[in-house]
This record gives sequence, structure tokens and C-alpha cells, in this order.
Amino acid sequence: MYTQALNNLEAVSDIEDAERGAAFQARIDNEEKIEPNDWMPEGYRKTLVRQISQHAHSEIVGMLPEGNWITRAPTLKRKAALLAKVQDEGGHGLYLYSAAETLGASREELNEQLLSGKAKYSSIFNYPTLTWADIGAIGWLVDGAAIMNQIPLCRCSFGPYSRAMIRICKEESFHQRQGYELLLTMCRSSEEQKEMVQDALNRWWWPSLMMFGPSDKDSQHSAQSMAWKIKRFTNDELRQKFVDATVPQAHYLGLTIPDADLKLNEETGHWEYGEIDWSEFARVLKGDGPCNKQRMKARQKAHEDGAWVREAALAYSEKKKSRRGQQAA
Ligand SMILES: CC(C)(COP(=O)(O)OP(=O)(O)OC[C@H]1O[C@@H](n2cnc3c(N)ncnc32)[C@H](O)[C@@H]1OP(=O)(O)O)[C@@H](O)C(=O)NCCC(=O)NCCSC(=O)Cc1ccccc1
Ligand SMILES: NC(=O)C1=CN([C@@H]2O[C@H](COP(=O)(O)OP(=O)(O)OC[C@H]3O[C@@H](n4cnc5c(N)ncnc54)[C@H](OP(=O)(O)O)[C@@H]3O)[C@@H](O)[C@H]2O)C=CC1
Repeated sequence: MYTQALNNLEAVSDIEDAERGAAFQARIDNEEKIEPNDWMPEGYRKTLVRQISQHAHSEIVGMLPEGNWITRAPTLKRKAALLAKVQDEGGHGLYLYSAAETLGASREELNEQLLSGKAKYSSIFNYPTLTWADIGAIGWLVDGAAIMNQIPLCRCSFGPYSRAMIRICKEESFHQRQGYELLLTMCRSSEEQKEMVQDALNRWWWPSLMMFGPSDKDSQHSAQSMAWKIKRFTNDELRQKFVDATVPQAHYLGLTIPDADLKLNEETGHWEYGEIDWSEFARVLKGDGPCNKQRMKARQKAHEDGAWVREAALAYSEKKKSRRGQQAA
């Protein structure tokens, strides 16, 4: 009898969940924004925490390859732009952690996942910045790919993420343009500088295409994320948009895209590109890219070096709390 009652209760709760799930999907289909206190399926919450936190970690780790060049920027103007860009990236990380916090994920927990190597961040930040041209290539290609992926996220169904993305995209647009202008200046300066730019393009092109994630047939999360309108385009659709926008920009710089199979399909108007080396992508995701270990070490050191700030802030807040308690007594 007891088991029967339990089964009945479970059946009622299954029906309620199915009804709530259908009402939730109807809101999504109707282009309504979902806000933190609204009911949402657990899978929707988990998907968002996963994507938003990986995005936040990418911004934070993404400060490292460029931070490497702040002290070596060739002019005051370039140094000021690079400093502002790296600061923007720190800011993006913070808005994104705040958006994840609205879903009940604490910043400490997310940070711990990054530092322990449990959480992913974008594969692109595991490549080294060898010359000044790499700074331009990051702006042009990495921010160019990031903005292509992020403009549709401004229309994501989850309110706090979509609103954070509006400001982030405005800043990314500036980042992309500063990178392209930097490379244009180098390409118009001397043959030697143009060669440096070509070398940077050769090294950053394929990793930039990998930023969009696995091909659609291998993307585990795309179908559900598209149904929930977290993602508005598939990985391959965005990759193609990026290639179509970027190839003419490379030609304008007088550069060659390092892909012997690249060709314009006159009928579709799309640039068809060669096979991506997915084994390299898998290696970088597993922690075996050129700079994975260096990046993790740098983040862990920054966290350890900041321990005294966290301790001081905690002690200060305890002191304030106990003073308030004494005054109230
Ligand atoms: C498109 C995708 C990245 C992946 O689609 P999903 O539907 O989520 O997954 P899918 O099923 O297709 O993949 C299966 C698994 O593979 C993982 N994975 C896939 N690709 C990558 C990758 N490239 N790197 C590492 N991991 C990758 C994926 O997480 C999943 O793993 P999981 O199952 O969780 O263990 C999506 O999460 C997204 O749009 N995120 C928001 C944007 C964002 O995070 N942008 C970051 C750059 S911000 C920036 O650059 C700004 C800047 C510029 C310059 C300087 C400094 C800063
Ligand atoms: N917005 C909407 O409501 C809808 C949009 N869509 C589709 O979504 C896609 C995005 O459209 P939309 O939201 O209008 O955004 P846009 O493509 O017009 O881009 C918005 C902003 O991002 C900047 N930007 C975009 N790409 C780059 C780049 N490669 N480098 C630097 N800056 C860039 C633009 O800068 P700048 O202006 O300086 O060029 C602009 O400020 C389109 O395919 C559109 O058809 C579909 C349905 C609805």
C-alpha cells in the first residue's frame, strides 16, 4: 500500500513536471525572456551554468596571451589600447560570473572548477603569442570569431545572459577593429612586418575556426540549446559566417589564408574551406595544447597571490559585523 501511494505521488509529480515543461517551452517559443526566479527545467539551468561559466573562464584566461605584450607594445597609443582591451576582458568575465550567480552557482565554486582543471575554457587561449603581429591577429580573428558567436547570444532566452552580452559585444566590436587596424598598419609598413602578419595568420587561422566548437554532427549540446534558444545558430553555421566575413578582409590586407582547399562557391556565395584537424582540437581540450599547463599555472599563482586580499576583505567584513552587533546591544 505504501509503495502504491509512493508510485501515485511520483506519477502526479511527473504530470506536473511535464505540464510545467510544456508551459516553459511555450514561453521560449513565444520569445519571452526567462528570469532567474522563474521556474526552469534543471537541464536548462545546468546548460546555462556550463556555457556561461566556460565563457567567463575564457575571458579570464584570455587575458593572459595578450597581457604578455602590454609591457612590449611598440607605442603609447598601442599600449593604451591593449591595456583597455585586457581590462575589458576582465570586466566581461565578471559580468558573466554574475549572470551565472543568478542561477545559483557561486563564484567560489566556479573559480574552484577552473583552478582544479575541471572546467573548460576556450581552446584558443592555449596558443602562444610569439610576436607583436599575434596581438593584431587575436583582435582580428579571435575577437572576430567571438563576436560572430556572441551577437546571437544577445537574443539568448535567459535574460541576465542576453543583457550582459549587449555590452560585451559593443566592446568586442572595438577589439576586432583595433586588431584589424593594427595589422593594416603593419602590412602597409615593410615587407618584413607583412611577413610577420602572414606568419601570425598561418598560426591563428585554424585554431580560430575551432573556437566555434565541434562540427554539428559531433556537437552534443546544440540541438537542445537551439530548442531552448540559448544558441540561435549551430556551430557550423557560425563558422561559415566567420569564414565568409574574414576571407575578403585577409585579401584586403594582401594575405593568404593557409588553406589550399579554400574556394569561393559562386552558386552559394560561400567560401568553402578544408578539413579542420579535429585531433588537434581534442588534444587541446584534453589539456595537451601548447600552453595549457602555463595558463593553468598562471591562474593558480594569481589566486594564491590574491589570498591576502581575500583574507583582509573577510576580516574587515567580520570586524564591521561585530561593531554593528556591539552598537545594537
Ligand atoms: C559554441 C560553444 C563554445 C560550444 O557549444 P556547446 O553547445 O556549449 O557545446 P558543443 O556540444 O558544441 O561542444 C561539446 C563540448 O566541447 C566544448 N567546446 C566546444 N568548443 C570548444 C572550444 N572552442 N574550446 C573549449 N571547449 C569547447 C563544449 O564546451 C562542450 O564541453 P562540455 O560538454 O561542456 O564538457 C558554446 O558553448 C558557446 O557559444 N559559448 C559562449 C561563447 C564562449 O564561450 N566563447 C569563448 C570565447 S570568449 C572570447 O574569445 C573573448 C576574448 C577574445 C579575445 C581575447 C580574450 C577574450
Ligand atoms: N537582431 C535581431 O533581432 C535579429 C537578428 N537576426 C540575425 O542575427 C544575425 C546578427 O544580426 P544583428 O543582431 O543585427 O547584429 P549585426 O550583425 O548587425 O552586428 C551587431 C553589432 O556587432 C558588430 N559586429 C558584428 N560582426 C562584427 C565583426 N565581425 N567585427 C566587428 N564587429 C562586428 C557590429 O558593428 P558595426 O555596426 O560597427 O558593424 C554591430 O555593432 C544576422 O544574421 C541577423 O540576420 C535574426 C533575427 C532577429
